[in-house]
Amino acid sequence: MHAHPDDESINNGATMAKYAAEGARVTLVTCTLGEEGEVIPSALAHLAPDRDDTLGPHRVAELARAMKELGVTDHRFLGGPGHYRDSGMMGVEQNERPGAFWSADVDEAAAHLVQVIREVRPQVLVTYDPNGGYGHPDHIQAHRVAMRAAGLTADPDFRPDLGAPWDIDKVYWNRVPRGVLLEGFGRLRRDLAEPGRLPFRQAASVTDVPGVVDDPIVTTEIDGTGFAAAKAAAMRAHATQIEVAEPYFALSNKLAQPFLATEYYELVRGRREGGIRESDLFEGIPGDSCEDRQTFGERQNGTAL
Ligand SMILES: CC(=O)N[C@H]1[C@@H](O[C@@H]2[C@H](O)[C@H](O)[C@@H](O)[C@H](O)[C@H]2O)O[C@H](CO)[C@@H](O)[C@@H]1O
Ligand SMILES: [Zn+2]
Repeated sequence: MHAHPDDESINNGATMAKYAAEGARVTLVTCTLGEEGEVIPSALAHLAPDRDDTLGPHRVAELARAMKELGVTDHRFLGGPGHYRDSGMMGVEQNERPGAFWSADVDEAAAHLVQVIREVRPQVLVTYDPNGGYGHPDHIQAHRVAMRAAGLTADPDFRPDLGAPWDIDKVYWNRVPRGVLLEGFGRLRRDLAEPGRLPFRQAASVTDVPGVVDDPIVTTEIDGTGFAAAKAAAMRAHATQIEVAEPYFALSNKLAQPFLATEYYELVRGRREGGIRESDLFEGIPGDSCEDRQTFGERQNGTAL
């Protein structure tokens, strides 16, 4: 469950591509069209919300291209395309705009998600932590809706019209271990010191990266090395939002940060074997076999995202 077109590729692009390639069913749900985003390419500046206000439909097309790069074929918008609008960054007046996702009724939004969950019947759900990774209102709301739906979907008395109850085996939050980031930012600062080596001039800070936690909190590490190229291509497909110069990328604020092909998670519901980090989101699921693997994610994320 992701908030905007681009979050899925940034947070879970390699994980999605890996599981899609392995034959797992990957379903991605996005909560908004990203209508309030900034626009990097000057030739597309007219799309902006305070100009033509056509950035939303443009980002729908960016998302479709990104999903092709990841091999994900099932992606949807919560309640249908444009049902919830991008709320803008925390504190802006768009937060209160009618139709903004931030002011949506959580139970109503969760019912839309329950309908998809009961259709897809996923073993795994991935969403954000309670702070939405970095405090963006749509990300916080996506967490709330996903966690609410993860509870409601299994309740036989909840909206039987939305399908038979379905209990999700494992729920994860997107995370990044602080140690990995400190290493990556160290390399980045060295590379930024070399004139002309990167198209970026400044580094973001560790706290700008969504979901940063102390290393022991991370329960699961998905090695997406073999899917780094797919992830980079998917991020490049979101050209209004992201500029990629591997092994780094920057958002419209032009602050560079490490590009991670290994992606990290915190298991918040479900069983984990022992104390070592999992290397598979489906680890420990009874009767799990590749062909019946289904993972579910908010706009985000397909395979399990
Ligand atoms: C990654 C993510 O969640 N992007 C959001 C975010 O975009 C940021 C926002 O425009 C901010 O003002 C910029 O400085 C930053 O570079 C952007 O990444 O918020 C947007 C508005 O809600 C959203 O459309 C975008 O997907
Ligand atoms: Zn976002």
